[in-house]
Parts: sequence; C-alpha cells; structure tokens
Amino acid sequence: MAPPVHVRDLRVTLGGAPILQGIDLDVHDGEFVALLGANGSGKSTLVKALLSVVPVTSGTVELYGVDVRDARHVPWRRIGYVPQRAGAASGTPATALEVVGSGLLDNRRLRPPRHWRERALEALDEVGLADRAKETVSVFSGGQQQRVLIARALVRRPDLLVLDEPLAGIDRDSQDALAATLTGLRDRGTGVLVVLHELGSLGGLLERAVVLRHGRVVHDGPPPPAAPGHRGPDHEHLHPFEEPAANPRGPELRLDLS
Ligand SMILES: Nc1ncnc2c1ncn2[C@@H]1O[C@H](COP(=O)(O)OP(=O)(O)OP(=O)(O)O)[C@@H](O)[C@H]1O
Repeated sequence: MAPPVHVRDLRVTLGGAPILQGIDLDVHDGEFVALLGANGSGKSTLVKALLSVVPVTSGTVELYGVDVRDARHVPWRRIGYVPQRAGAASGTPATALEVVGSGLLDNRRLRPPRHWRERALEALDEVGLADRAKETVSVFSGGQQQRVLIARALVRRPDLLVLDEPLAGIDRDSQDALAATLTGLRDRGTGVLVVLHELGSLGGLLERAVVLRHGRVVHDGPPPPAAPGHRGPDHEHLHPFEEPAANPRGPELRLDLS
C-alpha cells in the first residue's frame, strides 16, 4: 500500500530563490511526525508543496501513491490541513458548529450532507469544544479558534492530519487540549504531520522528528531532547542545527531551534 507521504529529491524555488533543496521524506500510516527547524528553514514551504499549495519545481511528491501534480486524482478527503496563523472567524457571524460543518463542503458538494450537525458536534468534542458549539467563533480566543479549525479538518475523518505551527501564540489550556486531541488521534491510528517551532505540550507524543535547515533535512529520527536550561542565564545559546560543524551527526543534536 502506498504511504500517505512519499517525497524524493524535492526542490522548490520561490521568487528565484531555492527554498527546498533535495528533500526526501516518507510518512507512514498512523505515524506521528514533527517537522522542526529554525524560522525560515522551509517547514511551511515543505508542507505547502506536499499539499499542492506551492508548486513543486522538481522531484517527486506523492500522497497515497498519487503525484500531487495530478491534483484531481489525489485523495484529498483523506487529508486534513490546518494552515499556519489562520483565524476561524474571518469577520463572519458563524457559530463554531457552522464553521466545523463547512469542512464537509467542497466544490462538488455545496450543500452539507445529512447528519452534518452530529458530525460537526463529534469533531468539536474531539477538540474539547462541544459545549461551545452554538457560540459565535469571533468571541473565541486564538487558541480556541485554532481548535475549531482543527475540528473543521477532522470532521472529514482524515487518515492524515497536517498542522502548521498549531502551538504558535496559543494559551496553555488550548495547548493541553490540543495534546489531548492528538493523543486521541494517535490512539485510533490517524497519522499526524505537525510543523513545530517548539515541542511544548506535544513533546511526549512524538515518535519521529524531521529537522530542516536551510531547506535541507539534517535529521530524521527520534526527537532530539529539548536543550536543558535554554532560557537560563548560564545557557550558551548554541544552535547546533544552524552550526553543523559544531555537531555534524544529526541524531545527537539537541532541540534548540530558536
Ligand atoms: N512566496 C515566496 N517567495 C519568496 N520566498 C519565499 C516565499 N515563501 C517563503 N519564502 C522564503 O522561504 C524561506 C522558507 O520559508 P518558510 O515559511 O517555509 O519557513 P519556515 O521554516 O516555515 O519558517 P517559519 O517558522 O518562520 O514559518 C524563507 O526565507 C521565506 O522568506
């Protein structure tokens, strides 16, 4: 069976600049993989190239065995995507239930299917917001809006969920709720590919980390432990992912991406 994600020698050039330079990546069924790296290392671009949001310059990108350049044949229903820094409100008076229900629409289905309310409520329950289903999302905090968008991706019951920086700027309660949601997904075999700048509350869930540096993979294996005392006064603030000469062997790298 074809894996959810299969990437070989992927190159992406944007605005004349090489952003991704020969990426190899596989994500297997039910895997929980983090994509880590400093700002500008290419994490979001990689996710967008996977999902056909930015064009592939060269190389192979397949989702469930289908080349993403053949977009009409990619089984998009099997993949949920929550982009970086997206708000759920976007100026409309929609309720959380309606925003999540809209995840069941696509360009062939402009009317929600029967039982959409039950499906949407179920997805809101997965992110811990079922009791707020009828509230307008514009009153929600950033973290709660993020969870509504995750529910909108989950309402389609994807086999792979792709999240771009879900922890960025969200409160501790929403971070904990997100960790609980992802634990539930892992337990029932849904794959997760998550872009992270810091492991935060998701550290304990990771099976594998892929670290990018300047558009190349510099580590693919067990998640490196968080650098101890990073914020302490004595910390030397070395950034091994950015200084390969200091620590050329990936698996020994500490996680210190800032
Ligand atoms: N459309 C574009 N045109 C030109 N350059 C771009 C474009 N999009 C991104 N870049 C550049 O590509 C590089 C990688 O950006 P990307 O957003 O993928 O990094 P990232 O690792 O996700 O970083 P961050 O954590 O800051 O989002 C950056 O230098 C960025 O400026």
